[in-house]
Amino acid sequence: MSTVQGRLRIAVQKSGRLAERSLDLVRDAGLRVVKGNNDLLYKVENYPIDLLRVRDDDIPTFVADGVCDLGIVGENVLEEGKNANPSQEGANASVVMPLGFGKCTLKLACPPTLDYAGPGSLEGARIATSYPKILRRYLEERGVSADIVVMRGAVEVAPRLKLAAAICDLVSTGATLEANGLVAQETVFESQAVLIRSPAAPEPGLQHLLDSIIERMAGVVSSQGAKYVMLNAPRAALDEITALLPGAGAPTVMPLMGRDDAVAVHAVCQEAVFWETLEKLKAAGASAVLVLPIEKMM
Ligand SMILES: Nc1ncnc2c1ncn2[C@@H]1O[C@H](COP(=O)(O)OP(=O)(O)OP(=O)(O)O)[C@@H](O)[C@H]1O
Ligand SMILES: O=P(O)(O)OC[C@H]1O[C@H](OP(=O)(O)OP(=O)(O)O)[C@H](O)[C@@H]1O
Ligand SMILES: [Mg+2]
Repeated sequence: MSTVQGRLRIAVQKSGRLAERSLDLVRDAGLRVVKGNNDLLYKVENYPIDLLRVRDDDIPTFVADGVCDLGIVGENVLEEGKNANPSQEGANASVVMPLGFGKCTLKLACPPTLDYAGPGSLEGARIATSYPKILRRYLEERGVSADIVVMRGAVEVAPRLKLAAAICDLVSTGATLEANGLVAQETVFESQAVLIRSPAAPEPGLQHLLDSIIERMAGVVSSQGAKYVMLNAPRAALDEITALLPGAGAPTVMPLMGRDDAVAVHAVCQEAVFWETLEKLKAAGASAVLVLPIEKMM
């Protein structure tokens, strides 16, 4: 049984990089979250759902074991926690979909003084990381044997303290590497937050709710960055203008009252609409261009 007392459970990071965006996603999917006295468990008032707020490292296990039906976690943490042999050690949680936030890259980095010419340069070296499994696999695949030192945090200081010759840690802007005088050398793993689900079935009667929450979250994710674009276009430039609309399917084209030479074009653009695109649309003859946010999409 995956839940007690007929409720679904969703595991989210309690505090940290993913906490706020995870809660936003849950709310955008229509769940009204109530922060009660219990810091570990937030209740959803309009559905039989609880949010379990935990350390991100624990999320894959909670979901794999059926303690939670769904979870939101970084792919890096999921990958690091995976059972190498799930048939013997219990099934892993499975990825439902990427969520488009928490994007970062696990990178190998070293001080510029290390004469780096590919992963082979790390043969026999000490490498500090919080992701020993992912790193070991990466090195093994390249036939490199190195000494992996596991650090929970502040991995970037290891070379300065002479604890390690290189590090393997998460990078997004690169500011932390730069501040520590390190140079990124290799991409080991690309990550973002993902929705994961349990291999165990939910409590009887809750499958439909589970499916509906997943579908709503998919709607929220796919509408992120999507825009509704309305503009007027000269008929002669219609093909050129519709080709400029990013990620738009077949747009709606409507007549304009009293104008035979121009039409109104409405389109859902699945990709971000940048100022550069608007400038190109204008240059192609578009006028009265409006870009509107899309709240929900299914
Ligand atoms: N610089 C970053 N930019 C974007 N996403 C990041 C960055 N650093 C980490 N992440 C993503 O956010 C997740 C959570 O990062 P955070 O630093 O909050 O983890 P933590 O310190 O292990 O938290 P916890 O207390 O829950 O164990 C990471 O596993 C990764 O997927
Ligand atoms: O490339 P940057 O934008 O500088 O980001 C990279 C840093 O972000 C993460 O740590 P975080 O700030 O989440 O703190 P933590 O080490 O305490 O988890 C990661 O471990 C790096 O240290
Ligand atoms: Mg953690």
